[in-house]
Amino acid sequence: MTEPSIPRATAKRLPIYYRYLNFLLDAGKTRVSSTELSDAVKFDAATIRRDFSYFGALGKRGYGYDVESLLTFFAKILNQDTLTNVALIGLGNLGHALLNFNFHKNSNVRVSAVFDINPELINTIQSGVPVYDIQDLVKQIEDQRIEIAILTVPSETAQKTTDLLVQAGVKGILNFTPLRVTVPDSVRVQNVDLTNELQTLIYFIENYTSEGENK
Ligand SMILES: NC(=O)c1ccc[n+]([C@@H]2O[C@H](COP(=O)([O-])OP(=O)(O)OC[C@H]3O[C@@H](n4cnc5c(N)ncnc54)[C@H](O)[C@@H]3O)[C@@H](O)[C@H]2O)c1
Repeated sequence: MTEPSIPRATAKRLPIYYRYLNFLLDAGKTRVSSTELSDAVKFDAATIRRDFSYFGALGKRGYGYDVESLLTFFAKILNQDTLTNVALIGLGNLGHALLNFNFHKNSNVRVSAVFDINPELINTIQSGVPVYDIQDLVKQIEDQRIEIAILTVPSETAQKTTDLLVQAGVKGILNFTPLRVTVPDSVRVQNVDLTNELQTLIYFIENYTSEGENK
């Protein structure tokens, strides 16, 4: 978990920094400047320096940032040392694509349980992960101590499924359905909408030539 005092926008950039720093480490680089980082991750250098300043003075003038200590530091904040098991609810087109996507490459996340209503899928192993009957969701999630779920069911069943997840005690839901589900304050929902993302991209391309610069 990140410290509550870190701005949300900064917290969202952390995994991007983390991925790139891992790449640098693999490439044998020991230090990096905010300008180099800026070129790679496409946030301006001032934003990067400000983000890093939330965690104390990590960089040295004329030297930049030490890649390994940054990584150790971010790994701790991002909880990269512990493996997070995630449940996937709804193994249709999108569910299959996400399951086949290799989360654990350079990451601490893996889908460890899948739930569906389709009798042809229930009690099978898909991409190495067991598929359970949705009716067993509460028990399985409690037994396996899963705290995060990815929701890829049809929107008509999204709220009903969310209620089950809340009952099972999950703390976070990555919601791919178009429905804005209702949850208690103790549960965090992150909505993912590829159409929105694409429209935002188109908007920026049409309205800005480069970052911060109007046409
Ligand atoms: N966010 C995005 O960008 C994005 C992109 C594509 C699809 N979607 C949304 O993702 C969801 C899934 O899309 P899809 O194309 O994979 O649909 P799909 O019909 O291929 O798959 C849905 C799966 O959910 C299962 N299911 C149905 N009711 C269930 C229940 N009560 N409990 C558990 N499983 C249940 C079905 O058996 C099926 O396997 C939809 O809500 C869709 O609108 C979002």
